[in-house]
Amino acid sequence: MAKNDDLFKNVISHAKEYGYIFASSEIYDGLSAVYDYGQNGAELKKNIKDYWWKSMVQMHQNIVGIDASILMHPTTWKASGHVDAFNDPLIDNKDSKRRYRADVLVEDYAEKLLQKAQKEIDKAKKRFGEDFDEEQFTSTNPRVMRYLGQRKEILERLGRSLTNEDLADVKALIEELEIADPETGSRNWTEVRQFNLMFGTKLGASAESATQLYLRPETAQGIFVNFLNVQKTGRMKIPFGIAQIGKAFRNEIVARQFIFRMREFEQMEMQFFVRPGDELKWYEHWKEVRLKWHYSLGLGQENYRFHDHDKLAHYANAAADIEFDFPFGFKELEGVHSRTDFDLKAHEEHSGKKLRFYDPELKENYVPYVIETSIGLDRMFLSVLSAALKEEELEGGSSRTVLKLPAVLAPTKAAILPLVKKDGLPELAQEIVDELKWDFKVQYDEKDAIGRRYRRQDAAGTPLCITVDHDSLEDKTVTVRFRDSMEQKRVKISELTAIIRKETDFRNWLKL
Ligand SMILES: Nc1ncnc2c1ncn2[C@@H]1O[C@H](COP(=O)(O)OP(=O)(O)OP(=O)(O)O)[C@@H](O)[C@H]1O
Repeated sequence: MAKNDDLFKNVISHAKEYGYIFASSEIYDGLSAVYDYGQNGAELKKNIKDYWWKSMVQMHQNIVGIDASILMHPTTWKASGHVDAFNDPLIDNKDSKRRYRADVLVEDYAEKLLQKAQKEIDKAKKRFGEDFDEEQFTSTNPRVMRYLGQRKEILERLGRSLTNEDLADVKALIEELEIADPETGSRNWTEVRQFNLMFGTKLGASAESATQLYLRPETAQGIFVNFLNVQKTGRMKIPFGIAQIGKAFRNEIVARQFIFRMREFEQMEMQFFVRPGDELKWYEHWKEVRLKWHYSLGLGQENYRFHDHDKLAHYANAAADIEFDFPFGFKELEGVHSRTDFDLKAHEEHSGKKLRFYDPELKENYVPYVIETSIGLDRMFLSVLSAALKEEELEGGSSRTVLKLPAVLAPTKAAILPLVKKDGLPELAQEIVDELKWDFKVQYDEKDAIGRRYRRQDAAGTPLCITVDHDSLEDKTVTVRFRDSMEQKRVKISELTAIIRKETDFRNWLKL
């Protein structure tokens, strides 16, 4: 880790304090890399799911959604390659007894070289000011060239060793680069070996007759095995997509980054079926659409970047990650993959069933090619939470903690606050709640002074506070306070629905 340890710690403790995320089975000291979502977390998660589902399914006539089961016929995972190849290379440190992903140790080393190069570039930028030509500097400065060249060489060699399953060479690379245990500095490593990430379980009553099953490690295969069911019953014509949100399970080797890497997590995936030969055009299309989707939430475009893969998975002919600037640096948030016809072909072979599409324009049967967009719901949650959490200095020397969640995702859209707990104000506030609750998740709060209630709602991420005072009884107006600007406005009670809708409606957020 490094970049911003304090921010990360704050995110984790804030998530707990405000009912977003708890360690799973915490009273028994938790379960490593498994988490529960609390009362606000469950709402935020549901809203992220809705935002994705509406953007992908509701807004596209040619994309439909399904909900496949977690347990699948075991041959699915043979066909997909997961039984044979869903492995991570692991390495143990003999002194510290800590376990690491060998490829990640090497990648982290390479990342440091990139940071060193960037530092040189930044220094020169400062020195030369406006005249600075970054491209020219990068391609001529000996130090920068050395760092970048070494990085490239290392990553290429790692890619080759992993593709050839040459684990001895991965170990050799770790030794040559003198990579030490990041926690303890020890270089006393075991050999590198493969570890399958799927969780196994059994179907059936008796041990002898039981069938070995797996908890699905990705939701994608539930879509592929249903390709024909959906295509035929939905009379879908290529190009079309099938979307799904659901749990996936991976027995991750290193799982120390809160909800970034979990053993039980959720994915939001869409598989888009296209004509063979058209796949790279659609790949570019979906890269762009998905990046725009992230931008639409207004968390800062500088927080996102593409990372094109040089090292491709066995099923892909192009792949890119959308990376997000997490508190521990830029990391994968979403993958966009051109999966070719690998999956459907493999399922044809293993099931003996044809998974083809008759294209009436081409008058031809073919196995479609597939573009996948795959995002981790929990990672998305972490990106939103970490970009939204702010500590703000206020006039007069005080400060506030505010969770600037995009209003469309906020768990509670408005808090209704009677100024005092008497004179009929609570009753009027409750009337307002009873009207608004048909359309929005709202919360009634009468405890503590009004300033403290505002702070509490700021920290919980509620975009609007509605205060009911004595004038409200007379003229049916209330004060609306906006979380981000702290601006206050007097409005009619009858206008509240329209005001909340303007701030929080999907229509006002998604930009296509
Ligand atoms: N263990 C996990 N915990 C939470 N989210 C995950 C996990 N593994 C994958 N995801 C999410 O699912 C998405 C698609 O899965 P994919 O198989 O492409 O990930 P991956 O490339 O294996 O991820 P990583 O390289 O970080 O392990 C990822 O972009 C990520 O957001």
